[in-house]
Amino acid sequence: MSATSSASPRHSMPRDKLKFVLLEGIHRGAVELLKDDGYTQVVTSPKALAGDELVAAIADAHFLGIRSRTLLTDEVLARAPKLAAIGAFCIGTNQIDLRAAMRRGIPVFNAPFSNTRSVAELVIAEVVMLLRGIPHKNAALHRNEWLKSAERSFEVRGKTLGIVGYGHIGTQVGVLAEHLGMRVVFHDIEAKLSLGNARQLASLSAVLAESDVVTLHVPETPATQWMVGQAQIAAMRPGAHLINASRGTVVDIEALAAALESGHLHGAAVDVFPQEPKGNDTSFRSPLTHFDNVLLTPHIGGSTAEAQASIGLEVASKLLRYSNNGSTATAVNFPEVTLPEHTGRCRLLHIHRNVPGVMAAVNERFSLAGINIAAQYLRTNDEVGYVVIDVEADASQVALEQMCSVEGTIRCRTLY
Ligand SMILES: NC(=O)c1ccc[n+]([C@@H]2O[C@H](COP(=O)([O-])OP(=O)(O)OC[C@H]3O[C@@H](n4cnc5c(N)ncnc54)[C@H](O)[C@@H]3O)[C@@H](O)[C@H]2O)c1
Ligand SMILES: O=C(O)[C@H](O)COP(=O)(O)O
Repeated sequence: MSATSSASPRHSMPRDKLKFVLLEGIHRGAVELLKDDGYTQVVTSPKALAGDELVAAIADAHFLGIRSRTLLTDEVLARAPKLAAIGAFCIGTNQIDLRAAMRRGIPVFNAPFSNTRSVAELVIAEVVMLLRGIPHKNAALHRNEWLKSAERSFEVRGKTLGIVGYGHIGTQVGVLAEHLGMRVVFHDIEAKLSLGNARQLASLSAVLAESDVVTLHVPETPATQWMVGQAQIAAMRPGAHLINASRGTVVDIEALAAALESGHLHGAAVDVFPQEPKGNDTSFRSPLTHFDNVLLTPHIGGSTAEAQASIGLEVASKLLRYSNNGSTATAVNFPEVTLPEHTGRCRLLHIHRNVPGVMAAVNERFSLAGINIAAQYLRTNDEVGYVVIDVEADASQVALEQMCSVEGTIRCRTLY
C-alpha cells in the first residue's frame, strides 16, 4: 500500500515497509495480529506521548494506534505526512481532531463497544460501595479506625439510579441496576428505547432531583463540557452520590469538592479527570484526594483483560482491513465504503475533496487511457469523497498516475 499525494503517485508498498506505531500500552494481541499478517514494523510504547516526542514517534508512521490520552490535533497530524489511518483503541474519539484527519484523507477507527461491559460492571460495583459508605469505612480502617455502624449505609434495592447519557454504557448500567432491584431513570438528548422499566425523564434536572445516585455516560462534546457544575450538583438530592466514568471535562471538580465538603453529597466515584497523567510514572493531584468518601480510579473503566484483548483485535482488524482491502466500514470520520475481495485485479483508492468534476475527471481519464473499470464504489460526505476502483492488473500503473493527478486529489494509493 502507499498513501501518496497527487504529486508523487507510487505503487503498493510491501507490508514489511509499512510502519505501525501503537502507543498507550495497546494490547499485545493487536501487535501479534499485525505481525501475523506480514506487518513486521510495529513500534510500541506503554504510555501516551505529547509534543516533540509524539511528533518524532509518528513522523514516518503509516498507521497510528492510540487510546484516550494522546491528543491528535491538526498541527500534530500535519507533521505525520505518511499517516494513512488512525486506530483509537477505545470508545472515545474526542482526543482526535476528526475533521482535520478527514480533510487530510485519514480515516479513524475505534472500538465502539468492546469495553462497554467493563465500564458498566465497575459503575454497578461503585453504586453498591457508595450506598454502603464503604469508601469511608475502608479508608478509616486503613488508619486503624473501627467504624462498625449502619449509619449512612443503605441497600441499593428500591433506590433510584439516574443515568445521564443512555447509550451503550448507560443502557447496560440500567439493565444491571434493575437486576439489583433499583429504579432507573435517565436523561438523553435523543429519544431512546427504554430497556426494562427504565424511564426517560424530560430533563437533566428531573433526573438530578429524583436520583439517589447519578451516573454520567455522555461523550465529550461542547454540550457536555462542564455540564455538571455547581447548579446541577445543588439540584441533586441531599445525601446523593455522583459517579463519573465518562470524561473528565463533564464535571466541575471544584464544585464537586465543595458539595462533598459541605456534606450536600455523601460520596462520589470518579474515574476520569480534566487532566490525567500521561503514564504510570507521573504523579496525580486532585482536590478529590482529600475525601475518604470518594472512590478514585485512574481511568480504568475499560481496563480489563477481556476488554483490552477484544479492543486490540477489533481495532487492529479494522486497520488491516483498510490497509489490505480499502474498506472504511465503521470509520467514525469518513465516508464508509464496504468492499468485496478484489482477487486477480488491481484496486485503486482515491480520496478527494468533494467538489464538482472530480469523478467526471477520473472517469474521463480512464476512458481516454483505454482503462476498463471492472468495479467502482463511491461514498461522499459534505467535504470528502472516497472512490475505490478495480481495474485489470496490467493497467494499474497508468491508472494510478491518471487518478492521482486529478485536481482535488487528497490521497491515492493502490492495492494488489
Ligand atoms: N472510563 C472509561 O474507561 C470509559 C470507557 C468507555 C467509554 N467512556 C466514555 O463514556 C462515553 C459514553 O460511552 P458509550 O459507549 O455509552 O457512548 P454512546 O455514544 O453509546 O452513548 C452516549 C449517549 O450520550 C448521549 N448524549 C450525548 N450528548 C448528550 C448530552 N449533552 N446530554 C445527554 N445525553 C447526551 C447520546 O445521545 C448517547 O445516547 C464515551 O464517549 C467515553 O467518553 C469511558
Ligand atoms: O474511551 C474509552 O474507551 C475509555 O475512556 C477508555 O480509554 P482508555 O483506553 O484510555 O482506557
